[in-house]
Amino acid sequence: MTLKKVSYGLVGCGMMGQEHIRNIALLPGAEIVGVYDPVAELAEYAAKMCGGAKVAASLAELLEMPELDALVVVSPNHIHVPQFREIASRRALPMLMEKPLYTDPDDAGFIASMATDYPAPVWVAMEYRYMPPVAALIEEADAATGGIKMLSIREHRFPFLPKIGEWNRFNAQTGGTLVEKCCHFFDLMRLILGSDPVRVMASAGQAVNHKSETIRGRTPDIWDHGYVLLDFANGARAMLELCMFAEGSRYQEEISAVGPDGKIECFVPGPGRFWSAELGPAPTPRLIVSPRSPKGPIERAIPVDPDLLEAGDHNGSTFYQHQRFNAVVRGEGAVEVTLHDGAMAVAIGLAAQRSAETGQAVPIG
Ligand SMILES: NC(=O)C1=CN([C@@H]2O[C@H](COP(=O)(O)OP(=O)(O)OC[C@H]3O[C@@H](n4cnc5c(N)ncnc54)[C@H](OP(=O)(O)O)[C@@H]3O)[C@@H](O)[C@H]2O)C=CC1
Ligand SMILES: O=C1CO[C@H](CO)[C@@H](O)[C@@H]1O
Repeated sequence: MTLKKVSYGLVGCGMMGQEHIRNIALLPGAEIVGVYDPVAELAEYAAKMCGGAKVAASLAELLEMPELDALVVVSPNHIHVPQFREIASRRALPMLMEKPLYTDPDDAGFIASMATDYPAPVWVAMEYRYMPPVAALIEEADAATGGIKMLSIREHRFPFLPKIGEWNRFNAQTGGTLVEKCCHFFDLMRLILGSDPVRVMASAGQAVNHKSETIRGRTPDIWDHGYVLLDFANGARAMLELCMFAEGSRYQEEISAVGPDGKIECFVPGPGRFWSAELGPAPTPRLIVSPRSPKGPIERAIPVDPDLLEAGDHNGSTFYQHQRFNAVVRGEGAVEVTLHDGAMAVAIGLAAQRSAETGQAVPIG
């Protein structure tokens, strides 16, 4: 029996919106039937990518399309909450909402209210959980470590990319780098440790990137590097190291977890399109398990399906996220990255921003 396709409306047709289009196209039970973006040419282009979706002139017009089963919201960060409010008041469809869920601390209450009052499933798009090497580390971490005591995530990557309107150059629009970029890693820490942080300390700032740019008369204030230390309720300690002027690195993310029995690490390459062809094939993700006794690290390659690599910048994870969200819309699965998860990742990022600004440790909760 052929299942009816889930019909999506796409809000925001920029870089990540197009990654969603390519990944939804790989799912047999899915099609994008309507798109909206304030830049009409971008919306037209995206509609063609979708094989002839309708272009709506506004979010309100998109929400009037009777055939919609679900929404994918991929607008810039500071637009997520206003659009969430409009969607909740007009037509509360199942929704995959891009990270970060909110950027202004004053909106935390609205998001908490939606967790109880929004009548349809909402999945927050923090897909790093589904990168195959990260998923393997999550799966094997307890057995390899005997219970994680120390967790470290390092991201060494390329600077923020240019955007139409350069919305990503200012903290006020992104929530700050430790929210915008690092919500993914705070989400991973909570998931891997099965615990929430109680205290956050950070040192971060803008050292290298975007300093010579002028946008609407202002120099960007977005941070490009930092360290964040976190104490978790279960006694584990975690650390994040972010550097956004390190695109020469072989691997973009390196995660290590250590416990009384041993260590597990994973090494995750950045987007293949940024790997120089002169260097040969892009690196393959790796997982290394290093027991204390008997000693002897065991290393495995964790390759990612080439078609999924082609479809995005995130090691296939956007596809796996859509597979699961599609099942939720069909009533065949549960939301795995909830509004509470999305809100916690932002709250930790905002606390880290505050800690770096004030030089003080910031309690959570
Ligand atoms: N999960 C992940 O790994 C990733 C998530 N993202 C997230 O995706 C979102 C979009 O980022 P990205 O695609 O890189 O940004 P882009 O700037 O490339 O795309 C955003 C698009 O949204 C449009 N837009 C602006 N205002 C609205 C509105 N009111 N309604 C609908 N669309 C609007 C923009 O148009 P205009 O030019 O007019 O502003 C632009 O075309 C962000 O929240 C970002 O954090 C991004 C990359 C990876
Ligand atoms: O969340 C994100 C993850 O990856 C992107 C680049 O590939 C980021 O810049 C983005 O904001």
